[in-house]
Amino acid sequence: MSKMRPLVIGIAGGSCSGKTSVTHAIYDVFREHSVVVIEQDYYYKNQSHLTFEERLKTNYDHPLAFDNDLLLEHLNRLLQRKAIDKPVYDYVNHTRAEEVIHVDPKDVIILEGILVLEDKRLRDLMDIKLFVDTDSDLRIIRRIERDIKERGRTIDSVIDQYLTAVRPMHNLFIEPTKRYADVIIPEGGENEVAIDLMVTKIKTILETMSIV
Ligand SMILES: Nc1ncnc2c1ncn2[C@@H]1O[C@H](COP(=O)(O)OP(=O)(O)O)[C@@H](O)[C@H]1O
Ligand SMILES: Nc1ccn([C@@H]2O[C@H](COP(=O)(O)O)[C@@H](O)[C@H]2O)c(=O)n1
Repeated sequence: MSKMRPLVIGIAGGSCSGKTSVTHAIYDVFREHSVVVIEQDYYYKNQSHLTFEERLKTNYDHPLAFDNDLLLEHLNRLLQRKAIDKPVYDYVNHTRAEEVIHVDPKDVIILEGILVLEDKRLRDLMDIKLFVDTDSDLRIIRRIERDIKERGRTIDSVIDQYLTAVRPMHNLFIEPTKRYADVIIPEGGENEVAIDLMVTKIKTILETMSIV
């Protein structure tokens, strides 16, 4: 492991745009070379003090839903080559899980999440900023499938949440952060050309850091 400052890659984009797919595609190439993924979702505020019904009222697409102070503290620790205990998020119960994941410092940090480009403090830590751009009709179809299969939701709850929070917050807070991106990746994980270009760029930076 190098003693140089780790490389920070931020990957933003709307819900179900393909951020996780792009993250995994990049992670798979660099896993041999020490890379860690930090999911902004895991830093949703702890809501264990609220009832389940109260948690349903939270707007999960607003910047204030996230504990970015803790996220920043953890990123700064990783940048100082110190380990963190990363929180785990429970989407079914809408709060932080009991367990944490111990994460050792790595040469490359990938930070992915809907609003990672919205907070200037986070942007300022990033060496490369990506925005995954997928049409909203595709994103809602993917979200309906995913949230029913994986997050214990009903079709009515997904549609209601989309219309009252996901769509308006996307337009207000997520879409405008595209302007901060160095690269906009259409169609996410299926965009092999964009991912190859990113991989080449990251390799070049790591070479100059004498990491690969
Ligand atoms: N190009 C694609 N075609 C079809 N389904 C996709 C595609 N990319 C992602 N998905 C699916 O959409 C859902 C969200 O993708 P994901 O990469 O997790 O997006 P995000 O992290 O932006 O929410 C997942 O269930 C994934 O399997
Ligand atoms: N308790 C929660 C927490 C978050 N969400 C939704 O997750 C979306 C972000 O995750 P992606 O993988 O889709 O980027 C966000 O749009 C929140 O609405 C939730 O439904 N419940």
